[in-house]
Amino acid sequence: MPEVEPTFSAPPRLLVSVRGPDEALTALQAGADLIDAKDPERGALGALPPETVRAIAACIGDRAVTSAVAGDGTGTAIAAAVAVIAATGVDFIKIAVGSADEAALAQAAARAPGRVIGVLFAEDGVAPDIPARLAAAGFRGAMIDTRGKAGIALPALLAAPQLTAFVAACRTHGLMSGLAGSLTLADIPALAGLAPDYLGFRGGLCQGGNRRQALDGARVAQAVDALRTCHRADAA
Ligand SMILES: O=C[C@H](O)COP(=O)(O)O
Repeated sequence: MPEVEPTFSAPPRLLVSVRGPDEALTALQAGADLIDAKDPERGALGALPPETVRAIAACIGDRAVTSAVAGDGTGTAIAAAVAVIAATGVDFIKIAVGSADEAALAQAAARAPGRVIGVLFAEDGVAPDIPARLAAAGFRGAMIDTRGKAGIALPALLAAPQLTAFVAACRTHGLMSGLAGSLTLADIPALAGLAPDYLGFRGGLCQGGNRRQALDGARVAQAVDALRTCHRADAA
């Protein structure tokens, strides 16, 4: 597994969600730090078939960090969904934690120790204690995303102080943190300043800004450059 430990002086890393090996290679070649397997045809947190996730993990190897979505937390138990995706060999497994209780969280984390990322939807609000609860259950990280994908981006749903508090709480409890949700290149300067470990994108880096269209390698490269530019400016 490539270097993934959060180094809080580093700029946020770029997570790009892809739907297959071709897009995974496009994101890798454009400089993405984390390749995230997700099915944009199945809502905000749709899981790809395990064999597709396995193919993405195989084509990336250790050239980048990999993750895959296990599901939106509804229907089957989250632990079972985590186990299926954990077996594909990706580095991290993302699962919506919704209203899961401590027992369900611990069972999910135990299916892939040190590899499970809890996803929260901005529309539901972010309880101040959720990072502590996820850390206590054995999660590796936490990410805020948006359930709706009709163009209302994360900053329109949660104010900077709320996002800052979430990132700080993740850091306090040793969790990697991520912010995502219909983000565009224009969101990078403000969100990078909140110092999450990852900023997650799909739609804003696809052709026409449509997450169900193909990933655009040039836009991915622009996001990589924007993140690095923010870091250089902060360091100056
Ligand atoms: O995890 C990443 C986000 O879900 C990316 O999707 P989006 O930019 O289309 O909202």
